[in-house]
Amino acid sequence: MGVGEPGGAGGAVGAGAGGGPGGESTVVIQASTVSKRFVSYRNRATSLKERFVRRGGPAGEDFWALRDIEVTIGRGQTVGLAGANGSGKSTLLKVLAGILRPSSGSVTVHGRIASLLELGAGFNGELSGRDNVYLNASLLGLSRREIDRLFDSIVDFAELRHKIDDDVKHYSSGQYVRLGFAVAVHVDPDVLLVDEVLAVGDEAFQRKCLAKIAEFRAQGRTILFVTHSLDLIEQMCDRVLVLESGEMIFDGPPAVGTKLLRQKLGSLPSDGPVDWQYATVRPRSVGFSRHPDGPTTVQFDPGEQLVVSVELDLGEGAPEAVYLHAYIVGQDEIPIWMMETPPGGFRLGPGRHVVDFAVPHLPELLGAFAVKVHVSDAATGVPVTTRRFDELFGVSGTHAGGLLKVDYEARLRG
Ligand SMILES: Nc1ncnc2c1ncn2[C@@H]1O[C@H](COP(=O)(O)OP(=O)(O)OP(=O)(O)O)[C@@H](O)[C@H]1O
Repeated sequence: MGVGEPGGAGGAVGAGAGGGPGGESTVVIQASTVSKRFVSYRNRATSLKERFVRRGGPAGEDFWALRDIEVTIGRGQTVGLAGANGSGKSTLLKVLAGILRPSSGSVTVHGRIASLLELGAGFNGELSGRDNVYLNASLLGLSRREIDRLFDSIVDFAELRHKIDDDVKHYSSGQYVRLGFAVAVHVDPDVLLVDEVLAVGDEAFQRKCLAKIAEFRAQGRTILFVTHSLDLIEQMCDRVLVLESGEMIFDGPPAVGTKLLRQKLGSLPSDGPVDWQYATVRPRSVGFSRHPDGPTTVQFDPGEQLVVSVELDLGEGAPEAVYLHAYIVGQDEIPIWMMETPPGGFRLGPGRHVVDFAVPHLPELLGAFAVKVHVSDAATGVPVTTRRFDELFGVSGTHAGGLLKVDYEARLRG
């Protein structure tokens, strides 16, 4: 076990946001404690008699398709989203695309996002292919003039010139996907979200799509795609997120994540514990105290020292130096302040480490607070993982009608 020493005795108490590697400018998608609940009507009454007997009973059961998803995606990353059928991949993509609202949590996207989600999403079957190109591209933020300029290229990419004036409802599923993909890649997106729709296209079109994705990747755009092809994830992705029953069980290198999923799906023998054990960096726990070696404390007074200790597990393949942001968040996840490691991060080898953030004098503050930790590769700024801990600490400042007590004067002018 090693102890990551923050710079100087006082600890890494940073000021200002996003100053170092891994700062805000590299983040294009940020999902915080995202959950999505559906109402499941599995036991819905099917006959009039049943409906009568069940009258007044629950209308449906809550079903969590996503639970507490924390993910930070950096600019230029190609991320695969994998998991068994029904694990929540499409739901997550729709929430990130803004098509579904999360039941709780928040999603922030920086830049233009183009999505190619399930068949049927985005196109109006009663309109022609031509009208749908205009409709779709304008929804993605293009002006009519821009669409006029791109129109031929979109139609050529889709290879649908002979069908472009037919109603989309008469398209085959492959033709539909061709047009959708052609529009999505022509709107100059910063972020491209692609569901497992490529499988619908024929082999030639799949090759064309994959070449386009590779081109986007080379241009440093961000791509998030759902696929059941674990080989494709290994070939194309920098990172894989694995979902299981709505929870993210892995976020890390493709070779490791796909191995985990193959074990889960039974196509590889399991050789030991799975899940987070495989993640290269896992924020494991957080603790609060008045001194780095002091006992755990949960209640503080203003003016006292607060030490936030973040325990991290690093596996093989973890970045050579890791950079941490620790956000102290209040009610409704409002960030109160942020602390970060010194520029260059900490060099930590495989094993368990503790990073202490020491706040020498707590401000006059009132309430209960939690900690959210982002870890990124200090060399590249690429986000590695994020975790929001449930543990709380309290600060019993004077109640001044708000979170903070500040000095002020009330004066009448004139
Ligand atoms: N609108 C909805 N209402 C109720 N349940 C839903 C809805 N959409 C999805 N679900 C359920 O949420 C769960 C996750 O679905 P989702 O489509 O995200 O899974 P997936 O991982 O993409 O699956 P697949 O690999 O089969 O495409 C499933 O159990 C699904 O039945």
